[in-house]
Amino acid sequence: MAQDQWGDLQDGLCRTIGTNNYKTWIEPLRFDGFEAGVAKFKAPTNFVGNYVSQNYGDLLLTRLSELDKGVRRLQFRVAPQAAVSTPLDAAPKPTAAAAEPKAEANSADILPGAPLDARFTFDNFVVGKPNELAHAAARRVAEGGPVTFNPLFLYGGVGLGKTHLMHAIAWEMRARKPELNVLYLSAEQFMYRFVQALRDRRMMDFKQLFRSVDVLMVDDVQFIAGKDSTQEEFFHTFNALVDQNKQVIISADRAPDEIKDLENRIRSRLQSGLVVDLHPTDYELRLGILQTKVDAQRAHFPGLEIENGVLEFLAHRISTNVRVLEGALTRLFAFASLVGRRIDMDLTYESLADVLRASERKISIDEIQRKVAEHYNIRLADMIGPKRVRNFARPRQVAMYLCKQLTSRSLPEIGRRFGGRDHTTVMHGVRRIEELKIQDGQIAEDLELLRRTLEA
Ligand SMILES: Nc1ncnc2c1ncn2[C@@H]1O[C@H](COP(=O)(O)OP(=O)(O)OP(=O)(O)O)[C@@H](O)[C@H]1O
Repeated sequence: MAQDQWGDLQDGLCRTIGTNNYKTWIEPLRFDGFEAGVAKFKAPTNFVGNYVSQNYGDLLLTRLSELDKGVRRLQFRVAPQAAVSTPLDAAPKPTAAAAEPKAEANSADILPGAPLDARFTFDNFVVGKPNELAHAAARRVAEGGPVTFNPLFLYGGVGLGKTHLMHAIAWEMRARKPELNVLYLSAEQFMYRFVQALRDRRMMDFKQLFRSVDVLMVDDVQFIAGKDSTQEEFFHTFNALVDQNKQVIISADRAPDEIKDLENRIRSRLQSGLVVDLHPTDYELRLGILQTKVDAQRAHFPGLEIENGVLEFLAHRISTNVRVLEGALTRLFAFASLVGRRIDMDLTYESLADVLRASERKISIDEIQRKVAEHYNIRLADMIGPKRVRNFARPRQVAMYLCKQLTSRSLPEIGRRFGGRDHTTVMHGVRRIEELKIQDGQIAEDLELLRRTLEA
């Protein structure tokens, strides 16, 4: 019976999404009937299940609710024989999650949400001082227990691991309690679904769907700031779930009170649970992350050697975000395997020149002048001023030399910043220090110390 109805429904779907999409995604599914509000399907691969869930989930739910009013969610189980034809060549490139699904994904009920990245688990998350609190809170929530922190609000700068932690929570919850409906999506997807529901006059379905989840996870919530009706709907969804003691987990790139154009009542609701932040990484954490990622790279490039000091160098130099750090490592391995060399400092400089340049800290002329004046214990005004006595002239030349070495400023520009001196004076000063560096151990030492303090 259900099969016949599904057959009728398929024609409509085909008209709505077009024959190509239909043949690629819907036709390979086998409908397995309804059970306690769940419409069950067999999909030839996990990827097809995920893709349909993500892209056609709402549409399917809407249509299926015409057959069974009580249907609240979809479930896709993998049954390879379900494949009538699986023209995956025509499919978009699968995400890592879809390509290497965790075992749990096969049996988990899938609400239309974003797919989870299989690499973003707690096991792969390196814990250090800057993220230990956020990690501990995430773990506690993922363990399930009584809902204590609601919502859990995680925030941190770009590429510091918010999404990784969110996915890790979702994986862990799905593994511990497969019967839970854990819905993970970005705030942008929330808005998209909301707008689509408005357009299709399906707001009741939308509300019902979001209120039926056990755990709602919304990534990058700052996205809805300034989008009034989406905020409003988010607020109601949020309240309905928290009131039912359902766990809500939110992430953002900044703290609730720093998100502009967010309604005050939402802001205060977001602050009402536990707010934890991921601090910028420190050297030790970066090194730990690199060591873990090296192990993963070795699996792809067996036999590649990495010389001592390379990881330390990268952890020192690339302090912006972990994604950049990871990208650098991937590039290094790929490059080494292509040219058949071991990974040493030469190869690192060659293959990562652009990344290293971009991550160079911009040192300013002002900073150099201040540090040098401090070092030689003279007043800044004297170093820049006209006096030519040795006590001032030498530090001045040292500062000029460092400006030439550590900034990209031209000689005339440096001259201007040293009390309007001519570029030839700067050139002379720089040359003098180059000579002294070889002859005078004290100057060499001063230069090294200053360079290190300035680059720290
Ligand atoms: N502590 C960590 N251990 C292991 N990997 C990490 C850690 N922190 C970040 N990463 C990795 O860095 C990359 C970026 O992390 P993620 O996407 O979670 O950042 P984000 O904070 O969500 O950034 P965005 O603000 O751009 O969304 C991911 O590949 C993630 O696995």
